[in-house]
Amino acid sequence: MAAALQTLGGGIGITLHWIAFTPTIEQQATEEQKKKWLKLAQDVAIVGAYAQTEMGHGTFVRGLETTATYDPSTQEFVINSPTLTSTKWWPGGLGKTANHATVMAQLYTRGKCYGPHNFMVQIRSLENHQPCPGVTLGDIGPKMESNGNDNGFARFDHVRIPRENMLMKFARVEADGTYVQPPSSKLAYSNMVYLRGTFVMSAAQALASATTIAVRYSCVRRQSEMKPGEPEPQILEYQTQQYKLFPQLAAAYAFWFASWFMTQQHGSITGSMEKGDMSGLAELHALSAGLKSYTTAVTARGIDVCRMACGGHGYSHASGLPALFGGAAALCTAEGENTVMMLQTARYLVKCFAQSQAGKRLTGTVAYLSAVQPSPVAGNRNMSDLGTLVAAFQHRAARMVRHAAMQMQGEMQKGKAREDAWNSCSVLLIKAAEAHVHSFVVRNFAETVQTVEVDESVRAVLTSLCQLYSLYGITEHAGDFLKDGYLTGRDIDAASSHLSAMLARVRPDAVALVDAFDLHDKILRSVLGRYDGRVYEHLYEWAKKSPLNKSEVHESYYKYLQPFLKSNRAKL
Ligand SMILES: CCCCCCCCCCCCCCCCCCCCCCCCCCCC(=O)SCCNC(=O)CCNC(=O)[C@H](O)C(C)(C)COP(=O)(O)OP(=O)(O)OC[C@H]1O[C@@H](n2cnc3c(N)ncnc32)[C@H](O)[C@@H]1OP(=O)(O)O
Ligand SMILES: Cc1cc2nc3c(=O)[nH]c(=O)nc-3n(C[C@H](O)[C@H](O)[C@H](O)COP(=O)(O)OP(=O)(O)OC[C@H]3O[C@@H](n4cnc5c(N)ncnc54)[C@H](O)[C@@H]3O)c2cc1C
Repeated sequence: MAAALQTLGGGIGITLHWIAFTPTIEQQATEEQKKKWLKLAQDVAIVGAYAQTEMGHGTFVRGLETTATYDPSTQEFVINSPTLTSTKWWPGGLGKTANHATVMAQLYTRGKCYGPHNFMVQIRSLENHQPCPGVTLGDIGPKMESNGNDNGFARFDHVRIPRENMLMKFARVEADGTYVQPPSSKLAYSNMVYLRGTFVMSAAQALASATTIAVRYSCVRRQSEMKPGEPEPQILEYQTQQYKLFPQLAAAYAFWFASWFMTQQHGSITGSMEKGDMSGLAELHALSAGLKSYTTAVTARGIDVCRMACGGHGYSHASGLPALFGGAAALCTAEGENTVMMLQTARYLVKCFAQSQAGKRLTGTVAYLSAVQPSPVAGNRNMSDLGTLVAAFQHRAARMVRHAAMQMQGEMQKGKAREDAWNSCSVLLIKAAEAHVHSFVVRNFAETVQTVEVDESVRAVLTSLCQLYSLYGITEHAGDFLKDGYLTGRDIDAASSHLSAMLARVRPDAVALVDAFDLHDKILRSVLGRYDGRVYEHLYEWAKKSPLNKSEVHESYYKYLQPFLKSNRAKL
């Protein structure tokens, strides 16, 4: 992802060529079609955009309005934007960079609509980069961040493409217009599942970047007096600074390990799907949607905590933190808006809960739902034991899933339609799904630190980091654990004191833990996070390069300030 994020320079960007357009060809094209387009894309002999979202629809893919109508007389699809809201809107690179796009459109053949499918459309000339006939293109204008990328718009006025430009790995349209069903209608969405999985890695990278900047700066920055008359301490000596930064540092590692699991799961399940076994698709969708939502939301919040922990210089673009925050904020919306994605995970959990109620033994990431005892067994727990902490998170998640599902069943028993019952319980469902993903991240973190092949001294540090992450989650969500008495007030107090001990335990290794991310200054792009720690000299050099400092007296003085001052003085 980091390599893909490189743009070719202001105003044009090929991020989405790498992370969405090319993978769509890999995942949705037939072998014949791959021969035609994949190498061109991999060699950047063509540049592509992934054009799915429209001005009027991003989340609700089945509501997309762009049409692809098959004309058997010419064996072509006619791509059309029938309304203003059907204008493709947001795709990265669509405005000025891409000369091709995979366009998601409602497929019509023989007068019937078969839902959204992907089509390869050339949008600009390979000779002079002018838009192709019938295609209107442009940039959507400045955004919160990532303005190096030309997120664009596209309209299609009855643009004709050959039948062979429909990506036909799963569904097909024969020459006579016959539609051939795919093994699952959701296979057209499989590239979104893949991309959501990569967002977990991007979240880990973004949080790793932010914690590297903030931890290093917190060792350079000295401020205030811990004891009267003593030298100003490094701000990382303050427990409050450790409480801000170390849980984010732990989350970066937790999400990094979760992305390993996601990548492995995606590979194995898509491998089985290639052999026709679709059984893993539902869990893969639920896990990728939930992890994408959870990790990007925690990351965006965590980067802002890091920014605030760096004081005024954190607010400067010199820190690199505002840009990171803007990028991470994008990850919360793009590739499936976070709320909608977490609801997808909730939908899967409710389904699994019903199956376990009917006696089915659950497996995979939801196995704990059938294993966890509904009645809590209170008692003094060893809150520094990873097994105890994992069990607590699984109990919390199982209780919340059960509560949300039973609440929904209750609404339906009162006569509400399923959809209305769903909507009136959706806040509970979201919280239950978040608890589920949180418990997965904790369990996966604990299993990884116990099994990863590292030196025992490194394992000890990673174990402390995992304890810190888990104890922070329990103290931040104490109510969820206290609700049914599974944890007692005494347990929560023990968790808080262990957390304080873990902050002190991690402190000596904090710089080593961020250096381990091995983020070059060129990638970090932060004066505060420089490997050499020479912050102040480079902050001054950075400021001097500000465009405003090109002249001693800025032209705005002569245009606005001078006349304004003069007229005010004249009134004295
Ligand atoms: C830690 C170490 C670090 C080391 C460091 C190394 C280097 C560091 C480098 C540092 C660099 C720093 C990094 C910075 C990062 C920040 C930078 C970011 C920059 C910004 C870039 C942004 C990129 C943008 C890319 C985004 C591209 C896009 O957005 S493309 C468009 C995406 N759009 C969507 O996702 C649409 C979402 N909507 C949908 O998917 C669907 O509409 C829906 C799922 C919501 C609903 O679908 P539908 O209505 O059809 O289904 P529904 O009725 O809900 O359910 C029916 C059943 O179908 C099942 N289902 C649904 N979807 C799927 C699916 N995909 N797969 C399988 N099944 C599915 C569903 O479960 C239902 O099943 P049942 O319950 O069984 O019925
Ligand atoms: C930086 C960036 C890059 C992007 N790149 C691309 C790209 O390359 N290609 C592409 O096709 N798209 C791209 N997108 C578009 C992106 O995929 C959509 O913005 C995203 O899917 C959200 O859809 P939306 O904008 O329609 O939001 P909406 O769905 O309209 O969200 C608005 C609100 O409605 C709520 N909501 C919607 N549906 C429900 C529901 N069922 N239940 C509860 N609440 C609901 C949401 O939670 C949210 O709070 C990009 C977006 C960004 C920000």
